[in-house]
Amino acid sequence: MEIEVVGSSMEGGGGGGGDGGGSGGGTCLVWEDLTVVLPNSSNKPTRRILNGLSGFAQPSRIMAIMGPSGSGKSTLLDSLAGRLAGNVIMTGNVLLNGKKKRLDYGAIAYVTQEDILLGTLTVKETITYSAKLRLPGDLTKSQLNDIVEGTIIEMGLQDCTDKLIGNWHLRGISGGEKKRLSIALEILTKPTLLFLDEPTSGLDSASAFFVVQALRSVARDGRRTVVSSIHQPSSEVFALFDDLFLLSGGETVFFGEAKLAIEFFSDAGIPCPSRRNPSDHFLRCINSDFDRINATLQGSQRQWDTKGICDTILSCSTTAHIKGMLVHKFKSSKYAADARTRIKEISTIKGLVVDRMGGSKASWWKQLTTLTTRSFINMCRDVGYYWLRIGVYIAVSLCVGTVFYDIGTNYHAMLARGACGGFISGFMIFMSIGGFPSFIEEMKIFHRERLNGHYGVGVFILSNFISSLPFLAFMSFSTALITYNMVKFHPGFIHQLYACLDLLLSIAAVESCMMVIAAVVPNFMMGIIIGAGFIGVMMMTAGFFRLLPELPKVFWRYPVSYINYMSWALQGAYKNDMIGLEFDSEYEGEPKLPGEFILTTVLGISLDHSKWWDLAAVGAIIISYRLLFFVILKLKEQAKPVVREIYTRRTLHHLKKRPSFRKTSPFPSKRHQPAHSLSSQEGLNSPLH
Ligand SMILES: Nc1ncnc2c1ncn2[C@@H]1O[C@H](COP(=O)(O)OP(=O)(O)OP(=O)(O)O)[C@@H](O)[C@H]1O
Repeated sequence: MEIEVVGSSMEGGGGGGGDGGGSGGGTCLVWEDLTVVLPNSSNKPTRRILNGLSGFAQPSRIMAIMGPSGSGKSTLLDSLAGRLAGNVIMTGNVLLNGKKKRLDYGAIAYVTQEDILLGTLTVKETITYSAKLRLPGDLTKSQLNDIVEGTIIEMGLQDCTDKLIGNWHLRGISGGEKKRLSIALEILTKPTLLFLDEPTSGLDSASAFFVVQALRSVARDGRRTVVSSIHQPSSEVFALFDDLFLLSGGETVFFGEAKLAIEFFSDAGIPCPSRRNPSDHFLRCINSDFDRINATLQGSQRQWDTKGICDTILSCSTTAHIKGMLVHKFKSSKYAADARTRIKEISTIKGLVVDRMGGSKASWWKQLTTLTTRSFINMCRDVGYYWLRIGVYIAVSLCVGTVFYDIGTNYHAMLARGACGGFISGFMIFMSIGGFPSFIEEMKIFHRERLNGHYGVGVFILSNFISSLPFLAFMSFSTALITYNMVKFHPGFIHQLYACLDLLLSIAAVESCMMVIAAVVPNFMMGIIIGAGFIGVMMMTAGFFRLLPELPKVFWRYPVSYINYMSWALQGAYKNDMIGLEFDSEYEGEPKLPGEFILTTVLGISLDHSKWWDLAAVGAIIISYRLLFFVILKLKEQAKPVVREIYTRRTLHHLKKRPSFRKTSPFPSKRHQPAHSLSSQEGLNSPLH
């Protein structure tokens, strides 16, 4: 068995173009003996999610991958697009125009089931930014506009061009429009191969028809190869598909021209009733869930009495039996033979070239400016990203200002100043966690666009930093100026500026830290919990709750307090306020206490270095976090294919030792197995010890 592990080398956003080449400008996709296995620990059965599937997709045609829920539609699509999850292994070949090709970042246009879009942008803005990110930079404004307008018309989005997409607080476009927009974004660069995962899910029949009709036009007009999984299409929608790959339990029930499926079912003795939707009929025949439901209904005596009425194979046999029979019949059918011949032809065509099909042709600078603008507009329009926090920051600053108003320099003011500084550095910075959900939304967009090769990791990180800077500056400067002037900390412009910069860098450090957390945790709930825990630890070791020299030396003092941005920020803030001031002694008549003395004796702060070094340390920590974020994202991309390859080889080596690990292809080769072997019959959940 040949192993093809898809998804590998990274070339940030570069690459090529729309023509694809081959087959007169189109792309032929072939998959042979595709098997996807979910290996389990040795004492549990191994699951074959897909079992030796073979097929092909051709230019100007649209193929439906159909089957009951859990039959493996998405898995097949992901296998073809090189997007399989890390815990499964895939064997078999995926060929593009007769050549094995790694479908890495940017190689494939893939529309996922979930519409991942920036809700704060309008339809036209979304398409325009996407066009600027990916189309060549030398296009004139009017050329770019023509492409955008053309895509809007192609996907029938004229009516909602200037409507916002919508999010939690903005009413937006409909589900069907969102889906068409997601497709529009992928066809902008005219990819020759387009994958879609259930593009009609959640849509009414009219919207579903519109979407599939648009896809059909995309395939026809641009000689594009369109492969789409679909759940249960209406008869009108079903009629729009040229080819059909019918799956059940990970096995091929039918593959060929969609209209021939009716003939196949008829030949197999289960003809589709004349007034019935063919796709409903096919799915009724192969959906084993009906067996379970019937058994339950019979058990609870809620089923109508059908004893004696056994006039069709459907009413007399179990679905599992019918499915097994269809799988078996298909293997020896003329449809399978035709498919084998065609696969052979396509696989041996010589001289076809396949370029990268997705990716970006825009320059790095163009990508940076476009992403920065888009991100800035999103931050401006998303109330939850910064505005809400800015409001809360100002309100809390006023509270701090009134509680610690005109704090003075008497003996008790020393500790109050320390407490006030500690609160500002601690609580105010802690509130930065509030922007995490919005950032996670932006990360989702990044992942989608990155997988489709729109731009690189570095551009994303830099653009996010630049676009957030004005908000961070506004937030920290307003907070610092309000508290500074109400509390009346150390007077002077430089002191005020330092306080503003200190808070700005501290908040930027927390944001950068949250980015790192977002890169490693799978969802925002976990991110917030982990982030809150992390910031809590940073607060604890910042030198306010426990003085720095008193922290346990091993671990907490060295290294934690040294890599803690809050400890440097707090030291800087205390120095900024106290150095140069004099405080009253506890008893009248005693000499005044210099701020330096209080810093070293009461607050445990060393005066070995200036406050500016403290600020520089926070800056260095921010840069380290951003670099770490970059490294994690890059590592995840680079290491994944390597880990997958090693995992696949090791697991296969292990599985091959198991006597019952058999492979059964619907297009039997020399290694053909009997159709009713254990694995072929039981399909998806077949135990393969
Ligand atoms: N990475 C994975 N880990 C564990 N199980 C998986 C994985 N991928 C797929 N499966 C399982 O394989 C089966 C097929 O999943 P898949 O998502 O391909 O089905 P589907 O036909 O697309 O279903 P639906 O129509 O409900 O989306 C399911 O039982 C699913 O739980």
